[in-house]
Amino acid sequence: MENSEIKKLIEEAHKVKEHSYSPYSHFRVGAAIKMDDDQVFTGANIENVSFGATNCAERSAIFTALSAGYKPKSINAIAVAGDTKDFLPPCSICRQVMVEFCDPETPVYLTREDESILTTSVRELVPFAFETMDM
Ligand SMILES: O=c1ccn([C@H]2C[C@H](O)[C@@H](CO)O2)c(=O)[nH]1
Ligand SMILES: [Zn+2]
Repeated sequence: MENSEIKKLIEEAHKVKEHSYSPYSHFRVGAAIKMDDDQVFTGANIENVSFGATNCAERSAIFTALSAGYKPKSINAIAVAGDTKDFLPPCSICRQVMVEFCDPETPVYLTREDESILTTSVRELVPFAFETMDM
């Protein structure tokens, strides 16, 4: 993806971060995903007093796109934004959800406070993934 496009996607991730519901951790995260028709979906982390019911930003964005009717494997890129000094990596639950709905080569853009970008991929985040074809 072009640099300006990546920056725009990251901007969207920062914007939706403002909608984070995180009264327990006070850790706000936003994610933005770009679909194969250039549509962008966003999601924030939504916590719960029953901590296990919390939904991360990445899953919020992916589930929003799927709920809007997008098919698996129609995600072209994922950007994650927080307020961290170092790059904010997706948790393992979100990584497994990415495996289900993204091609392994899908770029995942991680960001940090100084606005630098680390480009990784679903494959790199989940090597030797458990996939539907393994069942
Ligand atoms: O990549 C990440 C890491 C954490 N969180 C959320 C989950 C929880 O609400 C809070 C603290 O873990 O941050 C995300 O949304 N995405
Ligand atoms: Zn997660």
